Amino acid sequence: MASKLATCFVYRNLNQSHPNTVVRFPSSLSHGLLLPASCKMRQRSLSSQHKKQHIKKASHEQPSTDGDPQPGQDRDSEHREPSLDSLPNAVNINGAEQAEQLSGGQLVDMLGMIQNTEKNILLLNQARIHALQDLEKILAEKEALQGEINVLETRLAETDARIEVATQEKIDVKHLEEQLEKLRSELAQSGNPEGGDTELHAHLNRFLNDEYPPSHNESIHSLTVELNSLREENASLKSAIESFKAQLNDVNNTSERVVVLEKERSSLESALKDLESKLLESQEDLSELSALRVECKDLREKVEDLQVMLDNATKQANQDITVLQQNQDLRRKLEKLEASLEEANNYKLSSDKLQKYNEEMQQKIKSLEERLQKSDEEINSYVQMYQDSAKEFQVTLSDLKEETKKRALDGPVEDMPWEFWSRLLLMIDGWSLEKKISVDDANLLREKVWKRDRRIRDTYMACEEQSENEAISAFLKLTSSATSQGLRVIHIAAEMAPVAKVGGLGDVVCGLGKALQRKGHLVEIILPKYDCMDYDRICDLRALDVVIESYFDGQLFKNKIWVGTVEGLPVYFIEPHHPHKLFWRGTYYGEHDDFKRFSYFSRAALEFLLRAGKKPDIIHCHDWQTAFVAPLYWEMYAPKGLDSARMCFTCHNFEYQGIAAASELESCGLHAHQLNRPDRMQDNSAHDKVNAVKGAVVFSNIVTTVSPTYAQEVRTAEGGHGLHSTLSSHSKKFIGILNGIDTDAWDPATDPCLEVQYNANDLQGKAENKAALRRKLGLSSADHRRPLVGCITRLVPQKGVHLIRHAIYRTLGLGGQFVLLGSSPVHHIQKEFEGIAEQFQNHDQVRLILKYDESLAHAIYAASDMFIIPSIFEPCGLTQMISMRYGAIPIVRKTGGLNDSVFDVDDDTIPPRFQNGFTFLDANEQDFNGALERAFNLYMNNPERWKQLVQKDMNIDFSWDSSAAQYEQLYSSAVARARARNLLN
Ligand SMILES: Nc1ncnc2c1ncn2[C@@H]1O[C@H](COP(=O)(O)OP(=O)(O)O)[C@@H](O)[C@H]1O
Repeated sequence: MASKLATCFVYRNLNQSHPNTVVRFPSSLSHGLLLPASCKMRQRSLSSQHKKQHIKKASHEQPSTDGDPQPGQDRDSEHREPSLDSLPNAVNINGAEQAEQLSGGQLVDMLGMIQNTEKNILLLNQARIHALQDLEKILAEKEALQGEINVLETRLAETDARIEVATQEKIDVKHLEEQLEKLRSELAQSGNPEGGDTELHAHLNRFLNDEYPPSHNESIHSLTVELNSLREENASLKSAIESFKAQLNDVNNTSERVVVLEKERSSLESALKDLESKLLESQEDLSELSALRVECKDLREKVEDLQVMLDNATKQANQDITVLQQNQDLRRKLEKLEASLEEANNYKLSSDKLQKYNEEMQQKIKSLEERLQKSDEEINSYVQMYQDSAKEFQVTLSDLKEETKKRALDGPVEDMPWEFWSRLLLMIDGWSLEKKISVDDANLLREKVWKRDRRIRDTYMACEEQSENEAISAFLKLTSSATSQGLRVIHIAAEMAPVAKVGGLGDVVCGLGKALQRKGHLVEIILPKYDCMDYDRICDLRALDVVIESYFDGQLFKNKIWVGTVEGLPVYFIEPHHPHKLFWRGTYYGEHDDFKRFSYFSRAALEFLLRAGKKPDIIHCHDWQTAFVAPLYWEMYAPKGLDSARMCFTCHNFEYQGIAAASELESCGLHAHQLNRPDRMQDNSAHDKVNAVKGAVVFSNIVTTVSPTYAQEVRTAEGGHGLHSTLSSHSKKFIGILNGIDTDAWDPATDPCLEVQYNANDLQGKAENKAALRRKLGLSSADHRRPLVGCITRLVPQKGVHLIRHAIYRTLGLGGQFVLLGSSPVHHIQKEFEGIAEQFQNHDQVRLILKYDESLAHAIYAASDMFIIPSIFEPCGLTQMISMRYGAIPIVRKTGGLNDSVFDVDDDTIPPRFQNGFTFLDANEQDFNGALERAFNLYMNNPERWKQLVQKDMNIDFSWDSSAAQYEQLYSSAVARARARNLLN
């Protein structure tokens, strides 16, 4: 279109033939003709002059002989007749005459020019024709457009007219409505419309017929109908909205009620959990105390007898005191009577009656005096007796105390319970932190405690009755010399069984700590003070009169330090005074700010060690939550003087690594720009993130994981969760040590959670526990030989949840019973298992209990014949060891620690004495079925061999002793290396 218009513009100018207009031709026609018209004309006149001169000149000069062709010259043109118009003026004036004067060559030139000019004129004519044709086309298009515009204008006029009519109609309707209203009111005034006001009716009819022609009436009617329907629709919409609103309100109310009920339910559950754990604890205490009870029985009986006597005497004394008071009242009355008698005598009453009365009164007074005397004597004898028995009680009590003290002092110092030493240690730490003794004295005293020095024990016994100041000075006398071969080990962890346990980590911290303590090392634990801990399992919990300030997010926060003993180990609990209530969340993990919570705790723990002046040989931290301790120690606290320690880091599961944006590291004071490097803490996959576990691997002197096979697996790309390269480059300090179990806590011969205690030589108790669990869970007891398959686990993908689910159905298919105890932090897995639990809630052979329940776990281990652990990967696993100790044969996938502790009964390559369970290789249903079916076969068809297997498993030593010895070895050589280096320096 634009090119068309441009062409059109050019041609129009061409038609006007303005002398200065640029004449632009279509490219095909423009050869050599793009000249302004004036130029052309000038050129033309110039060329005529030139030609004139040329002609004049030619008359004097010789004609050219070379005859080179001029541009545009054509041989044919020689024969063409030049048109008269196209000839130059000079040539036209007197052609015949001048032609005679022109030479032949000049004529040919002239003719060529004329021909060229003719050609140009032809081309110009052609262009003009084209231009005219285009103009025609444009005009036709213009006409068509005009036609369209006309049509549109007509339509517009019609629409305007219609709008006018409609407006007029609207005005008419309004006018009519007014008239109608007027008529109606007239009609109403006339009183009886049917009564025959004929004139008015006629008027009305006329009006209606004249003013409301039928078409109008119809349109008004249809409008009214439409309006009504719209109104109805509107009303119904309104009512629908109202009802929706009401429903919405109901829904809101219901969800509020659901939230309230949910809260009630969770508070009831936690109360129930508390009660259960208290019950459990009291049961355990009962068994622990039973030995002490026997010893104290005699003492208690004596004390009780004395107490009874004392009670009786007190009761009697109380009664006597009442009688004494009564007697005093009587005496007062008597005195009054005597006074009145005297008065009467004064008045010299002489009547007989009065005399008689007097005599009677005298007698009464006498008998009262006698009674009074008697009761006084009785009371005195009781008081005497009471005083005697109280004296006797005091004597016996002090005798007993003396005897106990003497027995304790005489007994071997090793017999003192761990509880005693830990309490002593915490007392010394308290004095040191409260600045009552110097840090050096505290260290010396601590060493004595840790060596279980007899003198410190005796001093403590001797000072029991004394004031704190006297005790402190007695203790300070002991600080003469002290050396020790044992190590000072401090564990910093997020869990410790049984007070704060989520999984195996808690068991390890407690079990390893106790085993190292037994080996003569000074072991201390630092934990966060969670609100949801089992406080009943902490002995002598108290807050120290000291506040430790630690840095976080650019400021200092106060921390309260609590001390107490757990399973005989001294534990420090750090309670941060932080506005985000870091450990006051009703849960251990899974909070959105876990990275912050635990990096805070790691820093506060080191701050506490520094302020307390501790000089540990080993600081042992566990998992990502306390992995920050290693870089913090070497980057910050060793330079501050807390430099006696070697750092040990144990990773219990490489799946959890504590990964966060590098900037988050700054909160605890570590410098992101220094540590977000490939050889420091930078995550191996995301380079803008830091990895706490990687940091601990890099910054620790010893790095361990919880089984040798897992240590191999995590060094491969498949098993390393991204850290395989880091572990490989630090392989010299990396080792796998198989965990042990706490054989005191997990002992079927003493377990207070069991219905009946039993051991490998008496398996009747195991059968009774099976029957008891069936009763408790409402499972069928019809066939006591039906095998019971147990499973206790966190329900997370790592544990092979698809195989656990499959195992339920396969066990049923094989004729067994299945019990699962577990819960899941993964919402969809929890939901899925809740569905299965519901499906089997009244089933005779299957029960799923989806919660954490320590005592039920004990009961299930004892009741189970088989125990499944189909893990995809398993760093160590404790449940296979616990189940074996309770005589439940493990069926496990060969991975990690399971591969290091369970050996297949049908594997000929394994010496028979080590064969203890059933294993399978691949995490699929077929392989699992194979192992489960082999176990069922043996159980059903060879009960004697099964029994031998149960007895063998129960006798395997899974205690911490050998594992703790390996840790001891690692610690000692790290410390020795450090000392040697210090000597060299
Ligand atoms: N629902 C539960 N109730 C009670 N104890 C449980 C429950 N789930 C797991 N446990 C206990 O937690 C510990 C699991 O340790 P482990 O086998 O190392 O697995 P992980 O540490 O990966 O959870 C065992 O002591 C086991 O008895």
